[in-house]
Amino acid sequence: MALTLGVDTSTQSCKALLVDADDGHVVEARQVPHPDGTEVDPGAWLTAVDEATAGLLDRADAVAVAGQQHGMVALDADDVPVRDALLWNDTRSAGAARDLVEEMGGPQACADVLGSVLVASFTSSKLRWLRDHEPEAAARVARVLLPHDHVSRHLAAPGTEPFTDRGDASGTGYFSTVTDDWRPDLVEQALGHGVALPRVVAPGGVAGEARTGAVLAGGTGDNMGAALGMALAPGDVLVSVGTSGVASAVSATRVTDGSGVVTGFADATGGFLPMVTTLNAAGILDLQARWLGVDHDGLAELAMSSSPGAGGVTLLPYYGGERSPNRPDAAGTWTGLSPSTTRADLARAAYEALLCSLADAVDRLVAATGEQPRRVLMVGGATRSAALQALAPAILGVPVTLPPPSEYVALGAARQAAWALGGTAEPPQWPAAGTTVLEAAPTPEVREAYAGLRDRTDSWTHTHPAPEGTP
Ligand SMILES: Nc1ncnc2c1ncn2[C@@H]1O[C@H](COP(=O)(O)OP(=O)(O)O)[C@@H](O)[C@H]1O
Ligand SMILES: O=C(CO)[C@@H](O)[C@H](O)COP(=O)(O)O
Repeated sequence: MALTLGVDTSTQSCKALLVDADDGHVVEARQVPHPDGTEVDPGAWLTAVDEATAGLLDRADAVAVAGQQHGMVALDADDVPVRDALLWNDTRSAGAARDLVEEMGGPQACADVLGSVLVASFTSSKLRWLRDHEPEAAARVARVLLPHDHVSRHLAAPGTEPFTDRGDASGTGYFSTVTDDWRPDLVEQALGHGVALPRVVAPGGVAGEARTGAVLAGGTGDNMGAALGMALAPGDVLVSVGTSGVASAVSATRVTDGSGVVTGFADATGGFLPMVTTLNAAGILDLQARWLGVDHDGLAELAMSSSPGAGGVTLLPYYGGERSPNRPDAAGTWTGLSPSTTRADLARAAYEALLCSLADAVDRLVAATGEQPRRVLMVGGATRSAALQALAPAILGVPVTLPPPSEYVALGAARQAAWALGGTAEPPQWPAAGTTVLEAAPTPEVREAYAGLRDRTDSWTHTHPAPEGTP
């Protein structure tokens, strides 16, 4: 039996799955936490991956790493980080993103080249921020990697040149989805000087050897990994509820949304992965549970004892600033609080806010791609919540397909590794796991209250106007 190892170096933790390459059956699973925060010493990810893969890497015939997108790992000439990595959810680079978009000729011109309009999350925005705010560190940058590139390189045989794939590369802001290649001029424009960029491994290709001699695949961004792990097909919309909230779909054609809401990333198979991403997702529930002094099960119980509309309480959950809509300086806003508000209402409002924000993401994705979803699937850490499962179909207004609990990003990485190991034209077909379909009567009034608050506090996107007819 050949075994492949899939790693997800994600925002909150490193997950590793050792998988049977023939059928995708999970043999062993591990998870090691990452440090909190939106800037992190990238060395912490290497310590975590060593712990997560100890005793698994030596058993694997092939390995691949998927990881949180966009993070800036800026290395000097000795390959030492010039500063902590700035992560996808760090909004200090919002002004830098606006400057770069303007220099590229505006939002649509930017999307036409990159597939996406730059926002704070993108690597190039972070490089521009570094140039403007930490010029001494910026001057020392000789190489820029993404989180998954940095972790892949750590697992590689000594001397392996850094590598990446088109999926994760398409979230940097200096990779063109037109030419499917780097635009070194754009990294130079952002940082003020040129840098070494990792080679781009083709979909299904072999990047080299791991330090154990196993086949090493190119890896990819976590959302591209989830699409592979779920074997996402045309007509599927995947909603992921992790640190970020994501609505994504596979597409054979490039998406170039000049409103900036839908990012037209490349995927890990040679196609595209249009996506809408929110900065605030599972963390909304973490914070609410902390405030109410309960654990996640307690929060779910409280929420289910309130009623739709949370007794008139509405939350706009943009605690960490927001990306969809693009409000990097926003904060959370509560309305409708009264002497009759209960703890149950507060818990309910948090779930409703999270799901309304995800419903907005799905709507915007559907509006931009023009494709009505055949199925909406839901994955990510917060889907373990019984309340999220119960309320999702009511607020999204459609049945929601729930796959069995697993780490689908790491599974996607394992599938990519099996693909590289097999040397086939297409990824291996693994039997689909049984799913549960969640259904509930729609509660459109909850979304109306949320939309009212969202639109009262600002327009949908204040830098890039929304296309007509979208919410
Ligand atoms: N039962 C639960 N209810 C709500 N949230 C949960 C539950 N279990 C885990 N989570 C949350 O899921 C999040 C982690 O999800 P995950 O998809 O692993 O994130 P990431 O990939 O971004 O690191 C954490 O914020 C965690 O608190
Ligand atoms: O920025 C994006 C996508 O553009 C995020 O989706 C990151 O890729 C982080 O993902 P999670 O850690 O939430 O899985």
